[in-house]
Amino acid sequence: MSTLAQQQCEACQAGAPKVSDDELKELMREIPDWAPVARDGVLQLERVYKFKNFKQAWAFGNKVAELAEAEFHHPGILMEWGKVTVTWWTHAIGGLHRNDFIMAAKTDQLL
Ligand SMILES: C[C@H](O)[C@H](O)[C@H]1CNC2=NC(N)=NC(=O)C2=N1
Repeated sequence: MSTLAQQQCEACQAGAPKVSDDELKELMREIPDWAPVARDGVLQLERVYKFKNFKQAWAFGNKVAELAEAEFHHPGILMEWGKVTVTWWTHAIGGLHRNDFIMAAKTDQLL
């Protein structure tokens, strides 16, 4: 079985299944530095990456943006001095799809 980071996102549209509670637990084991957070009832994956300054944070944020465009699956990216907060969820289903875990794992590989 390939790791999450080696997998590709599948085309996802409204009506696609959200991950179940059991799948969530299983998938979270592969991305231990991420946390599931609920915002306005929408479950998301979030990680804060720390950097020495804004320039390094900015460069990482840009890499995440390029990854998102390449996979056509887009996160929230908050760039601050020394920090980048990345948040993955699937807008079309208002929650977490397997794609979000794949993208979180791919994000970690950008470091
Ligand atoms: C039209 C729609 O926005 C696109 O199909 C894509 C773009 N990127 C996306 N990114 C995320 N995270 N969720 C989506 O549902 C999504 N949809």
